[in-house]
This record gives sequence, C-alpha cells and structure tokens, in this order.
Amino acid sequence: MAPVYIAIIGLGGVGKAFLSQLSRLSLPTATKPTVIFASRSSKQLYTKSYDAIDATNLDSSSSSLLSLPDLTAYLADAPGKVILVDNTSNQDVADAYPSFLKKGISVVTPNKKAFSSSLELWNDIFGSVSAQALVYHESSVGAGLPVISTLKDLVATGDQITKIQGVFSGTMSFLFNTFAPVSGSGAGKWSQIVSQAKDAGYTEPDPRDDLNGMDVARKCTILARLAGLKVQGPESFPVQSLIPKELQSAGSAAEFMEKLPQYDGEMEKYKEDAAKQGKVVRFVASVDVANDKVSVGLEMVEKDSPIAALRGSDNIFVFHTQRYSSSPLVVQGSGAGGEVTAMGVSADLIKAIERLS
Ligand SMILES: NC(=O)C1=CN([C@@H]2O[C@H](COP(=O)(O)OP(=O)(O)OC[C@H]3O[C@@H](n4cnc5c(N)ncnc54)[C@H](OP(=O)(O)O)[C@@H]3O)[C@@H](O)[C@H]2O)C=CC1
Ligand SMILES: N[C@@H](CC=O)C(=O)O
Ligand code: NA
Repeated sequence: MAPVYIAIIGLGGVGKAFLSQLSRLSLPTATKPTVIFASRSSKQLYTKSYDAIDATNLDSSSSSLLSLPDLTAYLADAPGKVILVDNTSNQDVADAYPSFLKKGISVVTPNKKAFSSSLELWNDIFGSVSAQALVYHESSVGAGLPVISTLKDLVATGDQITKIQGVFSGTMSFLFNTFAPVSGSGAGKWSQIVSQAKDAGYTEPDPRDDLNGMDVARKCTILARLAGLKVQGPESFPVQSLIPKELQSAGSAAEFMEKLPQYDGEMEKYKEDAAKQGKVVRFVASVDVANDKVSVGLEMVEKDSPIAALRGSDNIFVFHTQRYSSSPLVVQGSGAGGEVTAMGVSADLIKAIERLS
C-alpha cells in the first residue's frame, strides 16, 4: 500500500490540538500518515526527500519558503498519497484547493473560506474532487459537531430540508450566555467577555470576523449550499453586525479590542430591551430552504427556549426536514475551541485515509 503523507498549513489553536491528536489516531500501522510539511505564516519545515518531519520544531526551521504553486508541485511529486490539512483561515490557501485537488492532493480543513466564498470557487472545488483527491470540512460548521455529515446524509438519502436554524457560533453563544444569562445579571461588560472569548480560542484569528456576523453568515452559506440553495455568498442575505459604527474602520484587531470598551453601552441596551419583555437576547441564524431565505442577527428569545438554555460555547442546529417534520433532528454541543475543532479535523483525516487506502 502506498504511504500516506500529510502537509499541515497553520499551527495555531486548532493546528496545535490537531498535532497532538494526530499522534493518538486509531489507524492500522500500514495507513499511519507521515507528516512531511508544516507551516505557519512565515515559517515552513520540509525536506526535499519527503522525510518525516517533527512539526513541533517548526519555529527553529530554516527551510526556504515555498509559494502555494511550489507547494502544490512539491506535494504532487511525493511518492505516496498526500492529504493537505489547512488549519488557517486564509483565503489564498482556500483559493488554491482546486489546484491541489487537480494534482491528486486531498484536502481536510476547518477553514470556512473555500466553501463560503464565490459559487464559482465552490463549483471548482467540488468539480475537482476525484477518487484520489477528496475534500472533508466537517469542522467548518459547528467545529467537531456532526453537522456537515448529518446534512449530507439527510440529502443523500433523499430527505428534503425545510429549514435549519439555531446558534451557529461558539463565540456568539459564549458572549450572550455570559453577558445575558437566563438568570442573574451577567458576568461582566460586553468588551471584557469578548476578550475572554478570544483568550479561550473561540474567536476567529480576528474577532471582528465573529462580531460582524460574517462567521455565522459563512456557515449559513455552507449549509444552504449543501441543502440545495444557490447562495452567492455570505454577503447576499441580511446579516446583523455587532461592530459599533465608529469602529467599522478601526485598523488592527488589537486597536479594535482597545476601543471596544467605549461602546459597551450599545450591547447593554439590547440586554435591557429583552429583559423588559421577559426574554433574553441571542444571535440566531436561519437557513429557510423552503422559502429560499437566509438571515443572521439578534433575536429576543423566550427564557425557556432551547436556544436560551445553551451553555458556554454551545451551538445548536435544528434540522426541520420532510422526514423530521413532527420532531426536528437536533445537533447540540460545544461549537468552538481548539480540541473540539481538531477532533472534527482528525476524524475527517481518518475518513480520507480509509477511503484512499
Ligand atoms: N478556533 C475555533 O474554535 C474554530 C476554528 N475554526 C477554523 O479553524 C481555523 C484555524 O483557527 P485557529 O486555530 O483558531 O486560528 P489561529 O489564529 O489560532 O491559527 C491560525 C494559524 O494559521 C497560520 N496561518 C495563517 N495564514 C497562513 C498562511 N498563509 N500560511 C501558513 N500558515 C498560515 C497562522 O500562522 P502564525 O502562527 O504564524 O500566525 C496560525 O498558525 C480557522 O479557519 C477557523 O475558522 C473552525 C471551527 C472552530
Ligand atoms: N469563531 C468561530 C469558530 C468556529 O467556527 C465560532 O466562534 O464559532
Ligand atoms: Na461540524
């Protein structure tokens, strides 16, 4: 059997957790993968002769930097099957998936960018998939929760999706569950809780990508496309941003975080408005397949609703389908963080290896 090689791009919160899970994967010895390439934004580690590398040594590496086309050529010439694990949120890497796939390199990733940008890129990616070049992206929605696989199974077995709704962001869930809990007055100011979410590894590399609603909009785009809607992209439907107007053009993420405390009052107002109605405010998403409508934004929800009952960084995905019409299929649990996201990536890797073997 040909050896299986892995190239890992991105060793941040998810990448590091993935690396530690990789050493414990339950696979037959003959199919155990060998890591031949690892990179961060300005470091790469590999050898010309495709030797096994120790990715934990990446920071002391002096390997010369390969461009994405050079990396594609390097991996395409490897003497075995190659799986690229993209643990970045980088658009350029995502844009290169069709080139990797066309060269027989499979892709496993939690990166949402490739699947939620233009429909053209989506079609190019899935048009480039073959028996030798697979794509798995479970953790791009709901981290390791079985959301993509469940939706694909429903569709592949002939069910009709009517609507998918819920809380699709670990960051937003944590923020509102902490800031506006069902009982009590909340555990701090909005900006402090945003910092906690960032420190816990729930946010995107730039937390503004969560707060502007785009992370949830990207997940909705992926789910909508898998459910059969031709959504053009995350900007083609209404998305509510929680970024204060005055900070929309703030420079760096650090600058944004520094100024955010000045606008804590805006979120207090939402909390108070909901409390006056005996409700709590939550960031809710809806992919209404039957009516071809997608929306993302704040809603006042009843305190005894399943959405209000979420804890920590939990997500909830409620699938209403033709089969699950009287009682929806619900997927719920921790929806962000390095370990649970890496679990989805590692499980995808196992599936890819099993299918390639
Ligand atoms: N964290 C979570 O809970 C979840 C994350 N995801 C997705 O997982 C991915 C990773 O998230 P996370 O680990 O939290 O993010 P981090 O910011 O912690 O890590 C990102 C990593 O990508 C590297 N990187 C960025 N651009 C490039 C590039 N062009 N070439 C090589 N490396 C690059 C960074 O390098 P450097 O170290 O040099 O900065 C860093 O190591 C994202 O797509 C995110 O949306 C999905 C579900 C949940
Ligand atoms: N930033 C995202 C990470 C997972 O996709 C979130 O908070 O859900
Ligand atoms: Na998932």
